[in-house]
Amino acid sequence: MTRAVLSLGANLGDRARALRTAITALKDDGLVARSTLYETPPWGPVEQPPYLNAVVVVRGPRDARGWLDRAGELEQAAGRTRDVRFGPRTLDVDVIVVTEDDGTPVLSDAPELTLPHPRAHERAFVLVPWLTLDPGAVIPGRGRVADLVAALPPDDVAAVVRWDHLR
Ligand SMILES: Nc1ncnc2c1ncn2[C@@H]1O[C@H](COP(=O)(O)OP(=O)(O)OP(=O)(O)O)[C@@H](O)[C@H]1O
Ligand SMILES: Nc1nc2c(c(=O)[nH]1)N=C(CO)CN2
Repeated sequence: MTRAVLSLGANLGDRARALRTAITALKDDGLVARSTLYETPPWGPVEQPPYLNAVVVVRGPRDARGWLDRAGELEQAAGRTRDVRFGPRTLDVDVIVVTEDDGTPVLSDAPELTLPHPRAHERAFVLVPWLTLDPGAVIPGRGRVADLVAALPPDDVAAVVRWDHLR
C-alpha cells in the first residue's frame, strides 16, 4: 500500500463538474481526504482562464506508476486531449508525493514520473489546499509545506480563494 497526494486542476468547460467527478471516482481507489475547491489564477507562461484546483490524499494497493496511470485515466475520462505544456485543460491530475506505508518517500527522476513533483513546491494552488488537509505535510528535499507557503509571495497565497465562498 502507498499513500499519494494528487493535485487536480481544470480551466476549460464545467470545471467544478470535472473535479467533482474525478474526486468521486477516487473513492474506489481509497480516498482518504479531499480539499475544498479553490479558484486560482493561471500559473506559468501561458495566458489562459482561471483554474479550479483541489488536492486529495489517497491510500491504496498501487505503486507510484499505478497512481500516475490512474491520473491519466481520470484525465482521459474528462475528455482531455494532448495540449500545450502548462496550457489550458479540462482536467489535469498530477502526482505530488508518494509515501510507502512505513513512511519512506518514493523518489524518482524519470521524465515520465518525477517524484516529488518538481514544481509543486512553488505552486500556491497545490500547497494551500494541501496544507488544509495535513498541517504537518512535507515535500521530501524541499521542506515543510507550511514553510513553503510562508516563503511564497503573499499575493500568490491570497489569490488562492475558496470557490464555495465565491458563489
Ligand atoms: N509527478 C508527476 N505527475 C504527473 N505527471 C508527471 C509527473 N512527473 C512526470 N510527469 C509527466 O509529465 C508529462 C506531462 O504532463 P502534463 O501535460 O500534465 O504537464 P503539465 O501539466 O503541462 O505540467 P505540470 O506537470 O508542471 O503541471 C506526463 O506525460 C507525465 O508522464
Ligand atoms: N492555477 C493553476 N495554474 C496552472 C495549473 C493549475 O492546475 N492551476 N496547471 C497548469 C498545467 O501545467 C498550468 N497552470
